[in-house]
Amino acid sequence: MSFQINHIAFSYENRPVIRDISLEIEPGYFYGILGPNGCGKSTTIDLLMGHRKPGAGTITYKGRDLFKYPRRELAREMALVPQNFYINFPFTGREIVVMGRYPHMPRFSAPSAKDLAVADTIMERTGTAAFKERYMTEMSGGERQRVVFARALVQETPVLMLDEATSNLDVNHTLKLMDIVSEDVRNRGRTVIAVIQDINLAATYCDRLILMKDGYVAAFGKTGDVLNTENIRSVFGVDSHVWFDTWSESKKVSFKRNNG
Ligand SMILES: Nc1ncnc2c1ncn2[C@@H]1O[C@H](COP(=O)(O)OP(=O)(O)OP(=O)(O)O)[C@@H](O)[C@H]1O
Repeated sequence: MSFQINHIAFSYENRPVIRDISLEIEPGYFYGILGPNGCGKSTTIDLLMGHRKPGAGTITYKGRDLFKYPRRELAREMALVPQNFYINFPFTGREIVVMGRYPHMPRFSAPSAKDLAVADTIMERTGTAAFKERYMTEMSGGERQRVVFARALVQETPVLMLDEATSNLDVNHTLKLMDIVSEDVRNRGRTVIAVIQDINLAATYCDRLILMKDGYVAAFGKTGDVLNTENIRSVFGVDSHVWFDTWSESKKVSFKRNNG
């Protein structure tokens, strides 16, 4: 088991945001978290990353209390592509990507030849090599997001968490990065937990879906089982048509305008 989440709850000051969530996350699957704005998706990711501590309940990772892991050890286990990444210091793309190797480097030492080689390989693989010498402050939003994605990949962690990590990307770059990630799930047993707003993108890549609403898990299971008109209506409050598309070999969801 990767994560065992047992009746967790979390509040920002007095406002409950995560009410009661229990889940088991198995290694080697691509999990998608879907749900309306403000339902607690990013907070759940923060809790799983150990960035915030639940007010009630427990989270264990690989059988051990998540909060007993030293930070550096945890950084070798899980990487995050955050929803927002602000930086005003003029680091180059390569410097940012190499930062992903810090958890593997002895303290206060420079990156080794291996660290630089891993960074360069992943920059090639993710199509970000063109940004090696470019300052982050001089990149477009999508270019920055791709570099931050590459930084998380060079961390070479068993678990990768994506918080709307392709929200600024065009369809080509979205598919390229999602293909890389899902290849790692298939071939290297990586576990991916991704907050995704685009239901069809989630349907294309995720093995399992966690549908959240108001701080609860409304539905959890195999994508093919969870993705249906009833669940989409109950979580998002909209009508949809859901079918299996043989071309993409995945379920698809379509919506129609309500004022026509
Ligand atoms: N640092 C914070 N302090 C106080 N309240 C917060 C904080 N971060 C988030 N919240 C609130 O907690 C709730 C859940 O936020 P969260 O970011 O987890 O939602 P989300 O499902 O990821 O939303 P979105 O789809 O809009 O990104 C929201 O109502 C939000 O306003």
